[in-house]
Amino acid sequence: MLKVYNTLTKQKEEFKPLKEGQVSIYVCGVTPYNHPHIGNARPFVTWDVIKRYFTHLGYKVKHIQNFTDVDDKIIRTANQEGVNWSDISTRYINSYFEVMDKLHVKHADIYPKVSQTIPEIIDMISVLIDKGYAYELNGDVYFSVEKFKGYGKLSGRKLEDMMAGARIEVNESKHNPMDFALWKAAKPGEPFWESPWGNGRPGWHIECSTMSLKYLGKTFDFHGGGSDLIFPHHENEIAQSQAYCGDDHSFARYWLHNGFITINQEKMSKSLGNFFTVKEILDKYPAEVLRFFIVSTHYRSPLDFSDARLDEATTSLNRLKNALDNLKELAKNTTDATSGEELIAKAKQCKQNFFEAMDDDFNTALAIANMFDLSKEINIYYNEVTSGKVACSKVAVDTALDVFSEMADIIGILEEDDNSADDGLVDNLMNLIIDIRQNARKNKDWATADKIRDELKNIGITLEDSPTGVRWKK
Ligand SMILES: Nc1ncnc2c1ncn2[C@@H]1O[C@H](COP(=O)(O)OP(=O)(O)OP(=O)(O)O)[C@@H](O)[C@H]1O
Ligand SMILES: [Zn+2]
Repeated sequence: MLKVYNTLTKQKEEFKPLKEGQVSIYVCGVTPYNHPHIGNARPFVTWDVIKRYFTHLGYKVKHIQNFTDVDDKIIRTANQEGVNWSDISTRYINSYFEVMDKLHVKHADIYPKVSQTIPEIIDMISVLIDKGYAYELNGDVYFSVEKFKGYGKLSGRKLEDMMAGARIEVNESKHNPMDFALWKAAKPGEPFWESPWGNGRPGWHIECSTMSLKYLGKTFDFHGGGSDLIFPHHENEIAQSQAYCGDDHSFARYWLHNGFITINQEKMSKSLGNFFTVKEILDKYPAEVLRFFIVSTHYRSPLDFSDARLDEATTSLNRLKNALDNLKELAKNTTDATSGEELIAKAKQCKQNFFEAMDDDFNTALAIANMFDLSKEINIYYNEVTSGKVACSKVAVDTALDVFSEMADIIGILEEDDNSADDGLVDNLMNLIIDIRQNARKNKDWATADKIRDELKNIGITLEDSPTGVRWKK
């Protein structure tokens, strides 16, 4: 039974899909005014694993993720650079895809943008005004939080407490200080669209209500994002969508929020300036290491970032890679021997534990622990076979390889690098180089042998002796 922690009910619940065999997901996407930092990457890597898991279980997944491509921060950046707002959003949307592709994050089905959803947003706001949930004020339109009786149910806040703590702006004539903008009248130099309330642009929250309704309907399964979005963004989305639909049960059924990536225990954020972009990190570490670092911790727990943690992730990932390499090597010379009973039993046990961990609110940390457990047994078997103690069993190797690869596929690690989509060219060249070096060694030409090893090391390739010959690793 798959259980998920629902922020709305503040407990783990059994997941029951709205439509059998299907899962619908809406994840709040980025505001593209800067290169994504590694905190921004966390929700998308998290949802990538969740999607992979559902797909693996046989569900048909529909995933919508927006781009807030019209926004104060984008407009400000555009003005600073003296370019159009859309140049900024296009540049950083491209940057988003570039780094998420490197992290092997599979694409959503649709990426709606605010600038392409204006008519639907205007329609939704009009209905909210007609129903008495929203009002116009000098070209702005506000949502009246007092009119929506469930306001605060996601974040667990009470409206009175929020009002007591609200900062009241000078000249503020909103009905309630907590009322939030659905539409903002155009200021000079800002992009705008025509509307019944004059020229302007949408507020932030309305886009997600409109887009989820457009692509997933009134009710769908999952809504996700970082936990900073619980209030006000997701609280406001609920108010808008349920007021619009007139139904308490409409909108997202399960709310999942990832914890923060922190630096020295403080949230990594653009506004605090304590961030590393994914690009910067990928200059120093392989993308797979960053992905592994993110998924090694359960998505709801905080995750403190440091170079030391990335170094640990590198070592751990290498252990898994090594086990997989060992298995692949064994797979080249199998027999119908019946050895490896322990390996088969371990593979089956680890698979069961892995799925139980994933069923428990996608506990990737525990799931991955089973990959390490299986690795140990793989290495034991590898040593037994290569030392000639037992003959290599095809059944044992195939079973372990299937289970190990299945787990790796769900977590999204140990995948072939993009540059290995070269029909084995790199492998063939490496075998040639290793051969030349072996010959040099045979001829006691140590200078050439060492030069080859050192130069390879300079480009990040290490050579390792194994009982069946020399192996290379990136
Ligand atoms: N440090 C973090 N750890 C985990 N998730 C984060 C972190 N910072 C932002 N997110 C999430 O990244 C996603 C993209 O957010 P967005 O592009 O709006 O970033 P942002 O909120 O502008 O970033 P910042 O908080 O740095 O200003 C959101 O789901 C947000 O909750
Ligand atoms: Zn949103």
